[in-house]
Amino acid sequence: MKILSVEQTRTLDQYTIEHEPIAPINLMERAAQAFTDWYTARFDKSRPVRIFCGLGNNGGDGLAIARLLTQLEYSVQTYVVRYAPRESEDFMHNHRRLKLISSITYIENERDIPVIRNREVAIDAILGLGLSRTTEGIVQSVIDAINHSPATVIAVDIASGLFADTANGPNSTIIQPDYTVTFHLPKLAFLQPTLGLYVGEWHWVDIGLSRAFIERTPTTYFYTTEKEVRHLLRPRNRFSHKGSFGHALLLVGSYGKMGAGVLASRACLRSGVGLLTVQVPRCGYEILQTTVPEAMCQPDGHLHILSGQPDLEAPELSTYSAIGVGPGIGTAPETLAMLRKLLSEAQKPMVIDADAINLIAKNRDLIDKIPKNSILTPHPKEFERLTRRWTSDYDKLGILRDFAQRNRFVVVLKGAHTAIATPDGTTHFNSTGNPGMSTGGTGDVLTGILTALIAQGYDPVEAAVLGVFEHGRAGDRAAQNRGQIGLMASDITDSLRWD
Ligand SMILES: NC(=O)C1=CN([C@@H]2O[C@H](COP(=O)(O)OP(=O)(O)OC[C@H]3O[C@@H](n4cnc5c(N)ncnc54)[C@H](OP(=O)(O)O)[C@@H]3O)[C@@H](O)[C@H]2O)[C@@H](O)CC1
Ligand SMILES: Nc1ncnc2c1ncn2[C@@H]1O[C@H](COP(=O)(O)OP(=O)(O)O)[C@@H](O)[C@H]1O
Ligand SMILES: [K+]
Repeated sequence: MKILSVEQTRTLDQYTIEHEPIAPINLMERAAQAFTDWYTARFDKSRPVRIFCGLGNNGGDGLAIARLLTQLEYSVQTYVVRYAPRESEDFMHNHRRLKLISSITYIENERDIPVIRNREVAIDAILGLGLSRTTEGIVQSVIDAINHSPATVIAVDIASGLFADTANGPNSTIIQPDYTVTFHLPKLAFLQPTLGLYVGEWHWVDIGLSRAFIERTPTTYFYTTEKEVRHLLRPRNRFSHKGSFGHALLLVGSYGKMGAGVLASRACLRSGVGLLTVQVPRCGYEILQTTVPEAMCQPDGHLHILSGQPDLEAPELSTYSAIGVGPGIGTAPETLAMLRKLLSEAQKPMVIDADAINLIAKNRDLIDKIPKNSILTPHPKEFERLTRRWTSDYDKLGILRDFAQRNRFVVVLKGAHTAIATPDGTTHFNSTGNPGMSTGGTGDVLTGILTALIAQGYDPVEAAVLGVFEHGRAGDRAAQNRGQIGLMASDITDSLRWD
């Protein structure tokens, strides 16, 4: 699914109005109806509703929602925050219609702000996509009052005061909703870690905006949906054999961190690889052979770390259709030497994670040795070591895009809504996963998954989008079984289902 800019969203509304065609007031009615349907499916009439409206079209939505809920016999009190002398045309239309069936309270100064109580619902329709400057004055006071109230808060389209795709200034006053119900496609702000407080749980409701326009509008930001991912997955041929699905090599583990290697190996096998060889320090040989009997094991000559001096005669690197390196390997000088040699000799895109990334961050000449189109899977701290500290989520997205494009890597920046930046300058945000996955080893599982997909011949960008999505989906299944708190990394592997 595409993520459009505010400007493009405005043009999308306009295009829909002209080409469907539909009168603007009817499009607003559709938006209000979609919100109302969402609301009535979740909240019953026992909870009093206070709707706070601004003077633009977001306020117009709020007035229409007030009318629809009143007609459904919800207990509704409507407020208009009078921060300016002018109102939008569609606001005025809905104002007239609401006036016929209900009273409206005007908020011009702080004395007019009502006390919002527990069990009430506050609907925020003060400002939407038309936000053009930081909130101040009475708007700020109303937002503060809503934020300090014990009510459940629901933002219409976007939280008032939150810019949809640019950074807010420091100390901005922004609604902190429990839910955001949005009409357009997801907004970039909804996917950024530091803005979660201003989004809450977000839901997209379809108001029939022009699909033709969306299809031909260029963007560099995408939100991965299940439908798109289903197209990527390749079905298995009935006459296939283990040679059809590649031979992966994982270089993982060190003394005290063999678990990372086991997690990556098991996830690799659960993700369809034909054959798997795992290179581990000698101390990991029995551990791996016992816990992952499906894998072949290639012990390193060193007892505790990977040194690149194999204990047994090792096959040529070209034997392997994919190589994954990093989980649990540590940063010893011998391991650095091993990584340097590996990167110099590897000819195909690799999967590079964890301590392999940390070693590269400290030895920057290695960046040029990484095969083009390799997948790097840093978490934010690793990515910062690799690049620089950022000033906002949007600054971080810029650094991510430039780093991936300049070096021709696929960079998987992990977290909630993992961002995958590609060599062609696009960024894909993931839609699956949950906070139960914030636990040691879940990243190692991802490395195993991605290595398996590359081994099976998936293009690295497809592998990253598909693998990250399925990793998150397995995490969601695991959370259903165990609850988020009880989830641990191996549950994700056990919950993988590739159909
Ligand atoms: N278009 C459509 O067909 C559809 C639109 N829909 C709905 O419309 C919403 C967008 O509506 P909108 O463009 O009227 O913008 P909105 O945010 O309501 O207010 C703009 C006004 O606020 C003012 N203002 C700005 N910043 C301010 C501040 N900090 N403090 C105080 N004032 C501030 C700004 O002033 P100006 O910048 O012009 O000086 C202007 O007067 C969208 O989010 C969705 O909910 C849906 O119905 C679907 C169909
Ligand atoms: N709140 C969250 N929502 C969704 N996914 C999450 C969340 N927290 C963590 N994850 C996922 O869990 C994984 C954590 O990886 P990482 O930080 O490398 O862990 P480790 O190094 O312990 O293996 C990533 O894939 C990340 O996207
Ligand atoms: K709003």
